[in-house]
Amino acid sequence: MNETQLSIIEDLHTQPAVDSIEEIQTRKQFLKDYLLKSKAKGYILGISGGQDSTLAGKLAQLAINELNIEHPGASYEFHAVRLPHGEQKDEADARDAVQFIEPTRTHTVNIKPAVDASAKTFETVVGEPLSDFLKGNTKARERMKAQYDLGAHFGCLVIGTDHSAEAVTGFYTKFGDGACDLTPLFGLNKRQGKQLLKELGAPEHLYKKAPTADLEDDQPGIPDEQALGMTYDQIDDYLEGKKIDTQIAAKLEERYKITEHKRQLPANIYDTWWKN
Ligand SMILES: Nc1ncnc2c1ncn2[C@@H]1O[C@H](COP(=O)(O)OP(=O)(O)OC[C@H]2O[C@@H]([n+]3cccc(C(=O)O)c3)[C@H](O)[C@@H]2O)[C@@H](O)[C@H]1O
Ligand SMILES: Nc1ncnc2c1ncn2[C@@H]1O[C@H](COP(=O)(O)OP(=O)(O)OP(=O)(O)O)[C@@H](O)[C@H]1O
Ligand SMILES: [Mg+2]
Repeated sequence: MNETQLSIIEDLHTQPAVDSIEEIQTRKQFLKDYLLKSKAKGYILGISGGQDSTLAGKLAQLAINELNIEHPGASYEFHAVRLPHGEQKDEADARDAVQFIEPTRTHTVNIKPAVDASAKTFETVVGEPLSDFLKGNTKARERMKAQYDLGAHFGCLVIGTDHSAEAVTGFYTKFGDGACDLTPLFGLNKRQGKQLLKELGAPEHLYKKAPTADLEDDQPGIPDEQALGMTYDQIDDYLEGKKIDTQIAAKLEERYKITEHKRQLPANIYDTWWKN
């Protein structure tokens, strides 16, 4: 393993193998401890029907259930938010995920009117349409806004689904799905997330489906692996310290480097990370 791989693994806290029961316990405990310390009333998270939000949502609901048993009279809540952009192609998966999580409460917010309004304003101001790619990031930021509005109203903290196989590529929208109050999945890679979902008894189709950001109107449901030009198996292997194809490793390390600004707080005059 070269120095770069070693330092990325250290930064992202990935392990070559994890024990599912132990990981579930540790992450659930983190969610419980953090909530008690924060004095918030619960958690909120967008549930897409994909792997990451199914896992983070289930862990959050389990943490909430335990807190309510351990603190008689308390009524902590987990709010699941369905956030379709108009009609969601994998709507059935989103419903299955909510059913599996059994959230305290569920809300549905169609983000399309707000996204359309932003795109229209952009076009009026700039005189050119917002590109489909940038509109995709607007969708992610609109989802973030909806979660923060609901979260603040109900006194709940916003959960993020960032994990190490996503953090390493910076494949998320800055201040969109990247914006949150805590990240209970951090340290896991994609296959370890699947491992935990299996242990939790999630429906197989929710963690065996191809991961997708599903942000672009022109390419609905485009698999992350296609957009990234590398597979999650390759990313996971790299994060587990294994040797992967040299060109893919170089591409991954380049992505890591250019997306460092997403993993840091905004730079100030005392910071030096941006000079590397
Ligand atoms: N060096 C630097 N220092 C500080 N800030 C820097 C910067 N370079 C760019 N920036 C800022 O970052 C912005 C670009 O970052 P960002 O807005 O995130 O945009 P960007 O990284 O270009 O796009 C987001 C990517 O993440 C993917 N995504 C998004 C959401 C969810 C998922 C998923 O898997 O579910 C995937 C999406 O498909 C797309 O490929 C720039 O416009 C600029 O403001
Ligand atoms: N249609 C949606 N409805 C609700 N939340 C969404 C939607 N799309 C994205 N999100 C939120 O944005 C987060 C980032 O999306 P991402 O695609 O990385 O995760 P995922 O859909 O849960 O899992 P996967 O990687 O398997 O697609 C999700 O975890 C979820 O919280
Ligand atoms: Mg997804």
